[in-house]
Order: sequence, then C-alpha cells, then structure tokens
Amino acid sequence: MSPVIGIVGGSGLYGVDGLEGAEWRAVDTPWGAPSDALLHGTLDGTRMVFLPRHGRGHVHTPTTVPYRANVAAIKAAGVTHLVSISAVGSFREEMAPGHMVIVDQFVDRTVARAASFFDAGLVAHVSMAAPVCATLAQACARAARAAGATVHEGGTYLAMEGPQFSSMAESRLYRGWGCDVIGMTNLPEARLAREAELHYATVAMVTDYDSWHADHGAVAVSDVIATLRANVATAAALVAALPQEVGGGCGTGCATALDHAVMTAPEKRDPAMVERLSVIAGRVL
Ligand SMILES: CSC[C@H]1O[C@H](OP(=O)(O)O)[C@H](O)[C@@H]1O
Ligand SMILES: Nc1ncnc2[nH]cnc12
Repeated sequence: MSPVIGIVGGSGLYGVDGLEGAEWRAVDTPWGAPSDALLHGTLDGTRMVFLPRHGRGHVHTPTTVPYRANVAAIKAAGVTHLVSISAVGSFREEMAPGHMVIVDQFVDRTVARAASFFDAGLVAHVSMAAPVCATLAQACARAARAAGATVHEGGTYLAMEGPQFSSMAESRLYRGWGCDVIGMTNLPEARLAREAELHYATVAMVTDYDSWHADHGAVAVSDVIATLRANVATAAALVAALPQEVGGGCGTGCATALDHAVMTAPEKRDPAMVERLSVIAGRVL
C-alpha cells in the first residue's frame, strides 16, 4: 500500500509550499472540527496531508488544540504515516537552537487534555512502551539530514501543560529526570496516533534552552520565533525530502496496535461509541 504522509505543523509552520494540486479542505469529525482545514496535495507522487496544529494565525493554545479531532480528521483523510514538526526547548547543551531532535520517548506532565478516543462503553488499552514508530523516525532523521540540519537521533520529550513556560526549578527537575527536550503538544497527540494505528514520529526543532541554562536566562517567545524563522527553510526542505524516505510498514505493529486492545465484551459495547469510533477502530470492532 502506498504511504500517505500526514504532517502536523507546530508553532511557526502553518502551511507547506510546493504541493501539486494543493487544496485546503474543511472537515468535521465526531470530536468536532480540527484546528483548521486540511491541506491536501501531492509531492513527488506521494499524497500529503498537512494540518497546522494551532490553526493558521495560531489560534489554539496547547490546551485547546482539538487533538482528537485533528488525529481523527487525519486518519479519515487516509494518512498512514504522521510526522509532527514541533518547537521545543532543550535540556542538553549539545542540543542547541536550530538542531533537530528525533524524539523516541515521552514523559507526560499535561493535566487538562482528553488523552484517548476510547471511553466508557468501549474500553481499550494500547501499548505506549515505544511511543514513536522507529522506522518512520529513521526516515525523518534521513530527511532532516538531507535538509542540512544537525540531527540528534533519540531523545525524551517532556510534555507540559503550559501555556506558561517552566519555572527554573521545573526545568532543572526535568533535566534531572533524563528528559532532553520540552514542549506542550506532542501528548496526547502521540497517544491518539497510536490508537488510530498510525505510524507517528516527532521532529523536534530546538528553539531555546528552556530556563535551566545559566548563560541563556528565561525563554522568550520572541527568541523562539526568531529561531523558527531562521530555520523555516530547513523545515520546508525536510518536508520536501520526506516522500523519498517514507514508505512501507514498520515491523513494530503501529498499524495493528488495536489487535488485542479492546476490553469491552461485544454485547456490552455502547452502539453509539462503536459508531463514533468507526473511523479510528473500525478495523477491529
Ligand atoms: C511558541 S513557543 C510554545 C509553543 O511552541 C510549541 O508548539 P508546537 O509543539 O505546536 O510547535 C510548544 O509546544 C508550545 O505550544
Ligand atoms: N522552552 C519551551 N518549553 C515548552 N515549550 C516550548 N516550545 C518551544 N520552547 C519551549
């Protein structure tokens, strides 16, 4: 099956240039409207679907991003491989602003988000032991290198609620926990992508050193935006390189994550939930 590449563009990334037949299409889902219309098009013969996570014009906070609607809309659009491109702060001296970190683990410190498509009446538990698709992550690393970026393969992303940045004490604590980068959005997105049986990977673009670094002081959005602007061409080149790199399955079960996940007995399943979840879990219901 040919891959369909989805891209969720984070802060600073609100569109993709150069798609053939580019068309923004507004959709609705059982979880409401996504952050924006979806941009459909083709790149090097591969179908691409782009969604700006915060909406064009940056309307949604990390808390109000409609994560379930976003992932459901992306799944309904036929996406098989989903790449998140996100701005992050760094906890490591060597992961410097402008570098790209191909995240492979997450720590969840969010507190106010719906984190699952499943609910009372239809219960399921998927594994998040390996929360990103290793094969897609390697493809992203190759694409980032082809784009000329300095790439760090592997890294733990701490997802905080925000929208305020961390205190110095939190920043030092997360560093001590072994986290490498910090952002506000990739959870619950990665959890929902797993429930939707998508291959998911995160390209984290470092924009700052959070607040732990003695030489860099507090995070300021102006600095974050300046770094994002300086790296916008690299992000675009990375996206352009993805069709050459992404394809096929992964051997680690992303596309069959729901095979043994549903717990609720067939006769006890809420028919309305079954209907609502058909786009996500119809394969196993
Ligand atoms: C503009 S700094 C904080 C903001 O940037 C990141 O967004 P995204 O992950 O969508 O690139 C971070 O998570 C915050 O939402
Ligand atoms: N330091 C930081 N903390 C949380 N989210 C961010 N996004 C970019 N920089 C960040």
